[in-house]
Amino acid sequence: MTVTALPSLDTPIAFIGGGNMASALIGGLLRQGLPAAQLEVVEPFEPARAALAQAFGVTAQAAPSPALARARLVLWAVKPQTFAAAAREVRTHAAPGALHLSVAAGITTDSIAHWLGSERIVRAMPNTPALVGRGMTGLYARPQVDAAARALVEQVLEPTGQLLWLQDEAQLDAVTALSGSGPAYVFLFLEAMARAGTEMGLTEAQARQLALATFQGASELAARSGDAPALLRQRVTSPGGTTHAAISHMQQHQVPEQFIAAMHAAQARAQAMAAEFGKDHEAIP
Ligand SMILES: NC(=O)C1=CN([C@@H]2O[C@H](COP(=O)(O)OP(=O)(O)OC[C@H]3O[C@@H](n4cnc5c(N)ncnc54)[C@H](O)[C@@H]3O)[C@@H](O)[C@H]2O)C=CC1
Ligand SMILES: O=C(O)[C@@H]1CCC=N1
Repeated sequence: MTVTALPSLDTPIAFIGGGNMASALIGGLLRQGLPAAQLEVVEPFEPARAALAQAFGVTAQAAPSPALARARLVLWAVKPQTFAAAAREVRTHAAPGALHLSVAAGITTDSIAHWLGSERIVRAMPNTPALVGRGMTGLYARPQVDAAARALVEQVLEPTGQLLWLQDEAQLDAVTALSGSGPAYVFLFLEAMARAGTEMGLTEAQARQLALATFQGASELAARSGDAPALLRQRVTSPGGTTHAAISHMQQHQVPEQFIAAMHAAQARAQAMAAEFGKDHEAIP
């Protein structure tokens, strides 16, 4: 969906977990003009707290404190396997009317509602290009989340890139497999292309530049052109030429089929994590 320009953000926000994804989101918020003093970050791992202080001048706390109660939005950026324990620590400190926004893969809003005793929950699946404002985030809101709360979520996530609201929570597992994990697939291709380049006589710097520029250029062409990727691919592929040799090799070795199977494995893992780390596995007594 298209997000319209919003006024500058001045809302107390708490982050539970201050690792990779929290850093990507905090960077976006500060760029948008949120004063660092409006952020509360709970992060038990000292090196992660030091990294936040160094990167953003943000002072994180080792454990939740009563200061969390001033947050209108509590953003959950812990690993799926630590969500239940973190919820147990945090829930007595958060304001009863706070909006909860989770980015944890595979943790359902049913589990979060059970652990927190709140229905004001939005689940998001961002990706790491959020760090440079080019992220892609899928979003799902519990029915009890009103339009004002959704607007707050959009305001917080808009500086990180594009947003897509979903009506069906189960689709978030597909989003996880596609755009959530997707940057890792692109990096794997970049590694392979650059390695092949050096094997064929280029320097590492040359191969890296060529691979990166090719990804950026091809992505931009696909985004701007109205043509389907299959047609764009055909235009590169001269009969009997070099691209034909490469694509034929990939097809003979079922690279497209294997790639699709790999994404199904990612979706299946997200679904399995819901059972493995969700409320039926670990309930708050
Ligand atoms: N890294 C990625 O590309 C993406 C990650 N996610 C999700 O974001 C979440 C966080 O992932 P990352 O940032 O990559 O992991 P991370 O390991 O970098 O960050 C998690 C942080 O939570 C902290 N933590 C552990 N227990 C805690 C507690 N009780 N209270 C507060 N903080 C606690 C850890 O010390 C750690 O720094 C995960 O649930 C993941 O599924 C979602 C989309 C993309
Ligand atoms: O690998 C993971 O589980 C997380 C979710 C999407 C990207 N990283």
